[in-house]
Amino acid sequence: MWERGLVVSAPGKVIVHGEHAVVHGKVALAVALDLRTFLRLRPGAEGRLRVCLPGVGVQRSWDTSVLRALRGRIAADFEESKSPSLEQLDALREFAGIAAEASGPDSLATLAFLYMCLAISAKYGDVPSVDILVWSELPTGAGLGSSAAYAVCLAAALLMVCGAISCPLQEGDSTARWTEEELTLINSWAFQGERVIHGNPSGVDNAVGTWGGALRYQAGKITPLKRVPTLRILLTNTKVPRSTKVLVAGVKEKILKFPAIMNPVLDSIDAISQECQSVLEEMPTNPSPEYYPVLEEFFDINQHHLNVLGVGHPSLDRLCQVTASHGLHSKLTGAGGGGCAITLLPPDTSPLAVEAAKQDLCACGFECWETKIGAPGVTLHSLSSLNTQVLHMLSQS
Ligand SMILES: Nc1ncnc2c1ncn2[C@@H]1O[C@H](COP(=O)(O)OP(=O)(O)O)[C@@H](O)[C@H]1O
Ligand SMILES: C[C@@](O)(CCOP(=O)(O)O)CC(=O)O
Ligand SMILES: [Mg+2]
Repeated sequence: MWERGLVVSAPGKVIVHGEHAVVHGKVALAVALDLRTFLRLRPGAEGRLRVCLPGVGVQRSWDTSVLRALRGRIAADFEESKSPSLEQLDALREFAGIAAEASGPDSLATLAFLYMCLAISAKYGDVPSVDILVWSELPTGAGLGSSAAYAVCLAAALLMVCGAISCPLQEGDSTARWTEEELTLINSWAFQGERVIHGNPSGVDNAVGTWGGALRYQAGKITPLKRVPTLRILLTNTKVPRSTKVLVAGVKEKILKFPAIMNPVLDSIDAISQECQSVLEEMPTNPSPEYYPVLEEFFDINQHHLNVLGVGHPSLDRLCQVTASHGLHSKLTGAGGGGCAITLLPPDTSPLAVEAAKQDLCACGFECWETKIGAPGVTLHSLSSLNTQVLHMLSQS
C-alpha cells in the first residue's frame, strides 16, 4: 500500500464569527468546508527528499544527509509545544535561499515545509527519503484556511512517515482517520506550521482542519458544537489578494495604539460568537425562516466591527452592498482585507434572488459558489478512493 503511495487530505474552513478576536483570546465559531487540500506521499529515491507544491510554484529537492546536518545545527529542542525561533527560521531561510524580507506564498510554504520536516524528524525519526506533492481545491490566501489545511496535511504525513502516529488505513479501506490522541499530536504540529506562515495564529484554523465539523474555539480549547442546523451559505471570493500575517499584525498594532477603544470591540465580537452559538444550538436541523433575522443581524454587526479593526476592504463593502440589494446579509470570513465573504441564504429566499445576487457578484469580477459546511477533518485515503480530478492533479510531479 505504502509502495504505491498514500494520500492525506484536510479541509479548509469558514469562520462564522470571531476572526481576529480569537487571536486575542476571544471565542470563534468555525466550520469545515467541503474544499480540501491533498498531499500525496510516495517513497522517494534513497537519500533524497522531494517536495512539489504546484499551487505556489515550488519544486525542490534536497539530500537527506544535508538536511540532517542542517537539523543538527539548529536542532535546539524541537517540540510540538514550542514556537519556531527566529534563529531557526533565519537559518532555514539562508539554507533555502529565501531573502529575509520575502513573504511570498512560495517562500512561506517552503519555510513551513522545511521547519516541520526537520522538527518532526528530529523528534521522532530520521529525515525521510520521500516524494511529497501538495495540491489544493482551496484558493490560496483568500480567508478559507489554505495555510492551515497545508500545515495539517504536512503534519499528518510527516508524523506518519516518522512512525509517531499509525497508518490507520487497512487493505481494502478507502479512507481512515486517526485516534483522538493522534489527532491531538497532528493538530499541535500543524499549529507550529501555521506559526511559520502566520506569525501569531490563534490555532482555530488548524483545529478545524484536524477535527472537521463545526466547533467553538477559545485560547486553545476546542469544543465541538452540540448541534448545527443545515445552513445554506454563499461563499464569494473578491479575488483581492492579502496576507493573513500582515492583517493580524495590523490589528495588534491598533489594539496597542487604542486599547480603550479596541478592546470593547473585541469583547463585542466575543459576545456575538457566544450568542450565535446559543442560537445555532437551539435551532432545529432544518430551521424555518423566523430563525434567520437574528443571525443576519449578527453578520451585519460583526462586519462593522471588522471594519473598525481595520480589516475591511472596498471590495468587501461592494460585496455587502450587492447582496444587501437582494435582501441578503454578508460578512467577511478569515483575515479580511479582500479574500472571501459569506452570505446567509435563508430558506425563504427565492431562487431568483439568489441567482440575481450571484450574477451581480460575478459582474463585479468576484467568484461565488454555494457550499456545504461541516466536512470531515484530516483523512487518509487510498488512491482508488479519490476522484479522477484529484488523482490527475496529484499525478503531476
Ligand atoms: N496548496 C498549497 N501549497 C503550498 N502552500 C500553501 C498552499 N496553500 C496555502 N499555502 C501557504 O499558505 C499561505 C496562505 O496563507 P494565509 O495568508 O493564511 O491565507 P489562507 O490561509 O486564508 O488561505 C500561502 O502563502 C502559502 O505559503
Ligand atoms: C484572522 C484569523 O482569525 C483567521 C485567519 O484565517 P485565514 O488565514 O485568513 O484563512 C487569524 C487566526 O485565527 O489565526
Ligand atoms: Mg491562513
